Amino acid sequence: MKFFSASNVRDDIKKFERKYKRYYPIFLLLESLFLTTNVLTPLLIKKTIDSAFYRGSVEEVALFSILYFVVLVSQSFIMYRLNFSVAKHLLNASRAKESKGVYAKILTLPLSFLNSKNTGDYLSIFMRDIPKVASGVYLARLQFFFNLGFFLVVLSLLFILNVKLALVVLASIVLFFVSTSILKKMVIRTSQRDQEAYQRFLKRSREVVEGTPVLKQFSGLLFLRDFLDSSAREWSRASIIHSTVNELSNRNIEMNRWVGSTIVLAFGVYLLWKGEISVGTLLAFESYMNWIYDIVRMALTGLTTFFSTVPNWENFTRVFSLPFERASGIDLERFEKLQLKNVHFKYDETPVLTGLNFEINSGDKIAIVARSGAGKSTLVSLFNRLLSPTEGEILINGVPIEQYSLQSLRRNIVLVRSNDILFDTTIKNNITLFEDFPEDEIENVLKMCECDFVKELENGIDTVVGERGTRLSDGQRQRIVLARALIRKPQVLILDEVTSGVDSETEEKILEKILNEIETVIIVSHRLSTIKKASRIIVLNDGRVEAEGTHEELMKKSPLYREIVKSQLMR
Ligand SMILES: Nc1ncnc2c1ncn2[C@@H]1O[C@H](COP(=O)(O)OP(=O)(O)OP(=O)(O)O)[C@@H](O)[C@H]1O
Repeated sequence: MKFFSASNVRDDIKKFERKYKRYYPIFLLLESLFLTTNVLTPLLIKKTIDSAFYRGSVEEVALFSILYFVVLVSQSFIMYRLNFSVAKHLLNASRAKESKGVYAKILTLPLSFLNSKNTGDYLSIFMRDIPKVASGVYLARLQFFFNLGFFLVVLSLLFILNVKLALVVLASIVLFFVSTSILKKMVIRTSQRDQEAYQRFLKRSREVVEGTPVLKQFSGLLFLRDFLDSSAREWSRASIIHSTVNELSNRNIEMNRWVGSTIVLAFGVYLLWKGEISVGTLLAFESYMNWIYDIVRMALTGLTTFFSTVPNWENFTRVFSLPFERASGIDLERFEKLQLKNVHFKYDETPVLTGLNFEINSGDKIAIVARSGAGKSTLVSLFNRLLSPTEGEILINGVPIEQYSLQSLRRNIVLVRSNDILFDTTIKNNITLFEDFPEDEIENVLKMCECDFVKELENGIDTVVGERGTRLSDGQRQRIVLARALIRKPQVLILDEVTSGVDSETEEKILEKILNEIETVIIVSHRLSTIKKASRIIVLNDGRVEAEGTHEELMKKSPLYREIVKSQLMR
């Protein structure tokens, strides 16, 4: 059992189980009742038949027949409760709880990690891994151990009834176990491939849904065929192979059952003929035979399900073993100075920033300018630890940035990006993110961001904006995103191309107000009119600061700045 050798995974499973322990007693009680009735039925058959055959007692026959009937009826009721009530309840409870846990963990992952992963990977944890973990790891494992216990009980009973016949049963079960173990390995392997293919399909489906406007524009049929259909075909192939192997494994169970039953019947008739057993014992054995395969099958199904959910389990627990952001630290009360000392940053092995040194002081209005893709967004993400330098140091008020609590850092140094999304809720909720803010403050920031359009919407600030804010235009969305930042009154506001969708005149008005209201402002923009408003402009080239100064100074001393102004900023 390779899986159990990973002690950290074993610990994780234990933790997982501890959370749902309260379901154990009822589950075990119902399962025990069900299995006890199963043990009783063949014995009652034996009693009824032997009473009729060998003792001729009508009362005994009547009593055992009634008992047999009662046991069968209660058995179906218990099974109903077990399947539809307890198990479902357990699955739903664990699914909801684990999804919340995974999301809470995702919130603490460094942005660099989130960027390097696809949203589809996380979606498939919620949609596929968690439900499978809940049913596979929890229920299936319980099912395995429980049925194994009952198998041993029944086997002992068979040995009491007749040792020779019991040995034949045991031999057929060993055969059954060996063939099933071989197939089990194949089930796990094909399940793994099925999962991987499904994940790829999920990622692509999501991109296709999001990219529908692009595909409509460019007649996306070929794209759908090559991009989506190919991964759908791959998934369907992997699924078919997986279910075929699964089916093979089930057929193997059936085949073993018939072979085993026939051998026991033949040998039993021989023993009956020799007078070593009674008719009732033979029938009880045959009845146990049917049932013992069921217990072994359930135990093995539990084991197979458990093993086939190992990939799900690994996906699920991997999230919890990822590095997380250190959140605690000192409070940032008053921002005075941000210093970068030989700061480097790499995405995987690709260097983006290669030794940056500069300072931003309280009261500065800074613009960062560079060619597209030079690392501006990366750089500003370092200022409130959305990313961390791979080398070098960032100090705030002379203290390393890592020593501040994340909450106070991100409350005081707010980064607003052009691609920040709105959620599918009201404008008000998108601004407050469900924190309490007085109505007049909300109105105030809406005014600051020139959001007159909100009044004209059917429900004003209570208008629901649609998924990712699709019911608003780009410029409207960006202004609401900006209002979300401004209502928190940050000491340092970083704007990364935030007003690119807003017309120049409106942008100018918004910027005027922001520059008056917020003490320290850092702007990343391609618009000359915006950049000129900064008191200092930092020009980046090849991951380093090439020049610093006002617009006029840089026009004189920086050829790169002049080139950028010429090529990009003539608007
Ligand atoms: N998550 C990521 N993983 C790997 N590489 C990335 C990632 N994000 C950005 N990059 C790369 O890092 C470089 C800098 O990107 P960044 O977005 O910081 O540049 P930028 O100057 O803001 O660009 P633009 O002006 O076009 O917005 C680019 O070459 C980009 O391809």
